[in-house]
Amino acid sequence: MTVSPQSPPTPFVEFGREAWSRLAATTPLPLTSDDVALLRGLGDPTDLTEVDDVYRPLSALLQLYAGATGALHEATSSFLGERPRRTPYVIGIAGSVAVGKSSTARLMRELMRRWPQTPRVDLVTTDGFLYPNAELERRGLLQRKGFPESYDRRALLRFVAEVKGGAAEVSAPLYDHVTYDIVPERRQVVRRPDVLIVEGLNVLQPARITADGTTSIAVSDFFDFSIYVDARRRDIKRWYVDRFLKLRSTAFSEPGSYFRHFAELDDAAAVTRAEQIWTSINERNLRENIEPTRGRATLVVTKDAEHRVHRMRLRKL
Ligand SMILES: Nc1ncnc2c1ncn2[C@@H]1O[C@H](COP(=O)(O)OP(=O)(O)O)[C@@H](O)[C@H]1O
Ligand SMILES: CC(C)(COP(=O)(O)O)[C@@H](O)C(=O)NCCC(=O)O
Repeated sequence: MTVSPQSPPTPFVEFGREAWSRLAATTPLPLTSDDVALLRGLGDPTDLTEVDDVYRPLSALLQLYAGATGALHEATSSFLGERPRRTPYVIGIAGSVAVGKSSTARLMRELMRRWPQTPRVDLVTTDGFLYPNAELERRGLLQRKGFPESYDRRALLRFVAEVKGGAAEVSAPLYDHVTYDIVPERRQVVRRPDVLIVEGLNVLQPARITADGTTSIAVSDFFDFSIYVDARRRDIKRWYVDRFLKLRSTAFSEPGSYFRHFAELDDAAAVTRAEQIWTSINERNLRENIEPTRGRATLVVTKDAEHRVHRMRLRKL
């Protein structure tokens, strides 16, 4: 714990980029040319030096945590006289829209798959638990997509609890960014993975207080580890607008795209539209709901304006 007369006590230890990347020197499993090809093939935008300096030590740290948690779980079962039952190690990844949660989650999945015994790592995004557009409209929430109340929180909680509880097969609904809606006929099936990554804007929301004054349970109660991906708001806004501009020639132009009218916008009009959506929905959600959960994470990863991680804050106590 860092205690000084100037600063309040904190359960976090902080690493600058240099100190963190030095850990890579003592971290096994350096990237091979096959890994490099795999990551490139997946279209991951992360620079490979960044993968090696930042994400590889992070994967090693998680391996340490997952191993120790598994051992504690086994010892506890033995103490209680129960048959030990393997449960997945569950990692939550939170942060703003466009901060790079999906990229971080996909990259961590690939790195964790390289652990000894090649564990099965599944990745679930919480957008599948958004209410369908028709339901959002009925509730007057179409302009609040991504806010906590736009999700079927009970279904998400049940899903994570069942996976963590070791259920043989659990399924999650799927969201389609092209149609901007839930896909009614498809689901993602999760079959007892070794590691489950749950990625979404609101995964670190605390439990709500119910009408009778008792505190319910939150998805984060089932997390073994959580990561908050952080950056300056003005950088995230730029990433959001840049991504929006790129989507004009890809997802927005696809048949059935909810945003097909955006595909025709010229640069200036597209920037204006993206900034409007950013300010009225995503930035508001960031300020009101997402940023306040940052201190609940086990690890806060802070990026500079170029997506380079320059600070890691790890909860040690
Ligand atoms: N490490 C990175 N290096 C470079 N670009 C990145 C990195 N991570 C994300 N991006 C880019 O930033 C944008 C937002 O990332 P994304 O993973 O889609 O965010 P989120 O899932 O939080 O909405 C995308 O355009 C993505 O390509
Ligand atoms: C689908 C999202 C709510 C993200 O969901 P998540 O997987 O983080 O739960 C978000 O990407 C989104 O579409 N927000 C609505 C405003 C917008 O169109 O940017």
